[in-house]
Amino acid sequence: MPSIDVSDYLLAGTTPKDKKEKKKKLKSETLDDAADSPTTEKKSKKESKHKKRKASDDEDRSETSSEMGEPVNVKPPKSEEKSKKKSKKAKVEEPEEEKPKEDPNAVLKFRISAPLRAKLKENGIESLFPIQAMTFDTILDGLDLVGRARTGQGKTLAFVLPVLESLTNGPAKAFRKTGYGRPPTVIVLLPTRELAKQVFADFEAYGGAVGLAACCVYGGSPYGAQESKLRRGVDVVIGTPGRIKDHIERGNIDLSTLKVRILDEADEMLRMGFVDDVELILGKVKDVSKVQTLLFSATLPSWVKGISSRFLKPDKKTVDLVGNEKMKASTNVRHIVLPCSSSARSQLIPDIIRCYSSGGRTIIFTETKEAASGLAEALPGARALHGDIQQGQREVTLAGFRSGKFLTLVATNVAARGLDINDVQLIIQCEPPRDVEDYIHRSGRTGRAGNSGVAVMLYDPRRSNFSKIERESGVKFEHISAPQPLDIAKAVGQDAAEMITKISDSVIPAFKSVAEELLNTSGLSAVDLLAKALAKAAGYTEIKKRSLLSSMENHVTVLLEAGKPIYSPSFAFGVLRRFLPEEKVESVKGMALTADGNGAVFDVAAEDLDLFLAGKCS
Ligand SMILES: Nc1ncnc2c1ncn2[C@@H]1O[C@H](COP(=O)(O)OP(=O)(O)OP(=O)(O)O)[C@@H](O)[C@H]1O
Repeated sequence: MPSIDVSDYLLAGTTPKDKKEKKKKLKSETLDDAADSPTTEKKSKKESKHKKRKASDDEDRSETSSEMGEPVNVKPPKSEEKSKKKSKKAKVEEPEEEKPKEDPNAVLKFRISAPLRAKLKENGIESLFPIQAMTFDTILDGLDLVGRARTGQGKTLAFVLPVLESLTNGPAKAFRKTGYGRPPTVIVLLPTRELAKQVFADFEAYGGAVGLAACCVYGGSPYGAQESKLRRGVDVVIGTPGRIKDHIERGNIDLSTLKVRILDEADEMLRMGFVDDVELILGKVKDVSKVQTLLFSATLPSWVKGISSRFLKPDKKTVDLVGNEKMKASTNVRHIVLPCSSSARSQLIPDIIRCYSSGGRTIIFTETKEAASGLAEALPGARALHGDIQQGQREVTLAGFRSGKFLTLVATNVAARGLDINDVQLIIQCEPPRDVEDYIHRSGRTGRAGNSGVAVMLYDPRRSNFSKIERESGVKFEHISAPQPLDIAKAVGQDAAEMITKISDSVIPAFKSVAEELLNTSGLSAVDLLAKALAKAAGYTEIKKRSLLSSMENHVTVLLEAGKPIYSPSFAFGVLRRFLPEEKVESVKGMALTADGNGAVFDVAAEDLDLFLAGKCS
């Protein structure tokens, strides 16, 4: 970082340092900064892209908490107990070393019937994730349960599988109505429409395999189709609280024979102000002792724990795979923070995507709907998703993102919870969110089901503060400076060079004469001309500098060294006014004091740098 030593101004009688020396300093520090930038990571990320880490790696370090009820006794599933007894015999017959390693969570070890097993196999699932394995028996046996595991650890199937088993072979079977017009036996409440649709898809796929019907109801879509499906009769209703309440009030949903109720992302639902709707829906059940209630989330703030005791029975079980562990966010995600002023966001984000998305999908979170729309317009190929967009369009957008029609989604918190989208490699949060829960859920849209991912949070060094998020989430953020366009260009230049070597020789005759003409007339060497051609092929027509402080293009971060305390930014501005014209002082951006209080950092336009470095000598 270039620096201006103004101690001479503050300590009378000292001589100004040599101007050239500062320029040298500027050069070397710019290079050092560039070395910090993450271009090399592109490769290593690509290499590790498909490497899966076992979810159990994380869960091994987890604990079962008794904060919210009696902790579940982590015993092997019932069928496994039997198989253990059997395996004693097998031990005698087989030498130890030849025995294949047993997977304690293999699907076969649980009371999962053949059609569901086949469906799981079809979806590539041979083994249950820890939260699924640890809650399966409790749920299938009909007990109330609070389940918590980090994002992307399979909480949905943790309730879908045992509940379906309970309806077809377990305790809920006896109470389940059958035939046309049957009322639902299971109700699932979720905070967002997108999430309701996603959970419905699981109930439909797995429930369909065992002959059960599910229906999804949410706001923003017509009542008609939902009503006729409900009237025909369903076993499971999945939806958002507002629309479910409406259907109850219209007489379309009868909860008199309800056996299981599930609150997914319970804290968000209650935080969003659905608490009255949720209470009304849950209150429709006359004899709560006969109903099983399940509550799941990756985050369970203490106030939710309080409310949960109103909905769940006193003998509820709790399986908490996060517990008192410091790290509450996904451990499969690389958590990064990067300084960036709001005006530099749209310039910087494409480079962050180039560096960290490994060619996969990116979700960008903004705090407001307007910011989401604005950013989606500014970023090529991006689409917006937020609550002011019509439901039909929301569905089209999400389907397009899921299917890979476009790779960048700019969203508000509507996409923060639960959404499970394949190959989301990168999450960008435009500023630190207000609540730690938001950070955990947003960053958890990547690094799912054992895959790895990157979450970058931008912050304005003058305005935003992420220490609360860091403290409460337990995340130790990696601090990086903005990727420099020069480094990114070098990396993509390699790709362009590789691309060119693969081009067929058949193109040469067509372009040779114009190439020769260019070489003879341009005044540039063959290497320089080729470099320009490569730049164009890689999409570059110029390369700008980016400041470290606010990530602004064509700006440079400067350090003002006073040699004694600078008490406030206005003091620093006062120092600058002593040797710079007013309009240049006004153009300074992001003035902030250094940690030791003896200096200040700020951004200046690259073209003014010499003026700033020279100004004090004039
Ligand atoms: N046993 C399993 N084996 C392999 N993949 C699984 C298994 N269980 C779930 N998955 C996959 O893991 C992904 C994440 O699951 P899910 O969406 O249920 O996570 P979650 O814990 O609810 O996350 P969030 O807290 O973000 O809502 C899904 O793609 C799901 O299909």
